[in-house]
Formats: sequence, C-alpha cells, structure tokens
Amino acid sequence: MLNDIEEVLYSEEQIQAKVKELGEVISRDYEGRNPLVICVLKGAFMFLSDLVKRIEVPLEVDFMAVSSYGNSTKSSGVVKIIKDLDVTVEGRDVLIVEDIIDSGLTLSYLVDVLERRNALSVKIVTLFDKPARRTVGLEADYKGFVLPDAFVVGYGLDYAEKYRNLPFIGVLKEAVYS
Ligand SMILES: O=P(O)(O)OC[C@H]1O[C@H](OP(=O)(O)OP(=O)(O)O)[C@H](O)[C@@H]1O
Ligand code: HPA
Ligand SMILES: [Mg+2]
Repeated sequence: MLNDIEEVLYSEEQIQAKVKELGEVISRDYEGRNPLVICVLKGAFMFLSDLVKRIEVPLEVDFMAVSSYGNSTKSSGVVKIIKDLDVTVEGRDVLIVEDIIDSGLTLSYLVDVLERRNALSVKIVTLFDKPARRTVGLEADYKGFVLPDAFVVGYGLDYAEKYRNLPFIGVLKEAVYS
C-alpha cells in the first residue's frame, strides 16, 4: 500500500493539529447552539470522528452517503444519494463535514438539497480543498489544507475504495490508475 504513494503531503501529526484548530474555531462559532453535524460518507468518516471530539458544544451527528467518483479519479458529474439522513434538518443549524472539495459538485448538490429542506443555516467544514479543480463556485466556511492539483488518498480518501485507512494524506502514483 505504501509503495503506491508518490509523496506524503500532510502527516498524521499535521492533520491532528489542524483538526484541533478547526474544532476550536467551530466551538467558538457555535457556542450556545446545538448543531446537526452531517458526515458525508464515505470519505469524511475519519475526519468526522476526530473533529467531533474537538467540538465543545452539544451536537448531534447524522450520516449521508453520496457518490460521484465510483472507481475513477474523475467526477462523473452525477451526484447520487446512496443513504439519506435519518433526521429532519428543518430549523437546524447544519454543519456539513467533508473530507475534500474538488470539483465542488458533491457539495453544491448537498447544500442545495439541505437548503430546500429548510435548514436554518448550512455551513461547510472541509479538511482538504483543491481549488484548481473547481467547476462550480463553492467555498467552505472552514477549511484545513489547500492541496495541489493531484489525486490524493488516505485519511478517509480512496481510490477504488482502497487507501482510506492510511493515517496521512499523500499523492497516489499515476501508475496505479493509468
Ligand atoms: O468536489 P467533488 O469533485 O464533488 O469531490 C469531492 C467528493 O468526492 C469524494 O467522494 P466520492 O464520490 O469519491 O465518494 P466516497 O466519499 O465514498 O469516496 C469526496 O469524499 C467528496 O465527497
Ligand atoms: O483527490 C481525490 N482523492 C480521492 N477522492 C477524491 N474525490 C475528489 N477528489 C479526490
Ligand atoms: Mg471516493
């Protein structure tokens, strides 16, 4: 598995320090509120579990699974809801937890869905941002690291469902997918 990594971009320690920082800012911003924290499966599972430990306000967690990449390194452009939320978002302060914003298609679709369901507020926290690849105008409210235009894996992110369990994030060798 490690042989398939071209370069480590951020180590486990760097990621954990950033998650703590994000948790502190979010805790301050949501003081006195009870946000509904939505994990976008599967990629965000690891970030979600580390982040909520650093958020010091009462919150609820729910999960949504969407997919647009399938077994490819390019977005299909079609976002599919594979698993919907268990609870209603009406009147709730919603915080979407995402691992990466790349084209922006997944999140622009999700934000639209949640706003149409009458959430009180919808904000986004993403650990990784790849602005070079954006095809729709979309910005996170909170972001961890800005990445170069390369396909990355680890810390929840996959290629063809593999590499999610790496504790760091790295660039996947092109030979693996070409
Ligand atoms: O900004 P975008 O171009 O839409 O890309 C970002 C999305 O793509 C990945 O999910 P994917 O569809 O691969 O599903 P997964 O989380 O199950 O891996 C990633 O976890 C984000 O949700
Ligand atoms: O660079 C990436 N790696 C893994 N999954 C992704 N989904 C969007 N961009 C990426
Ligand atoms: Mg994926």
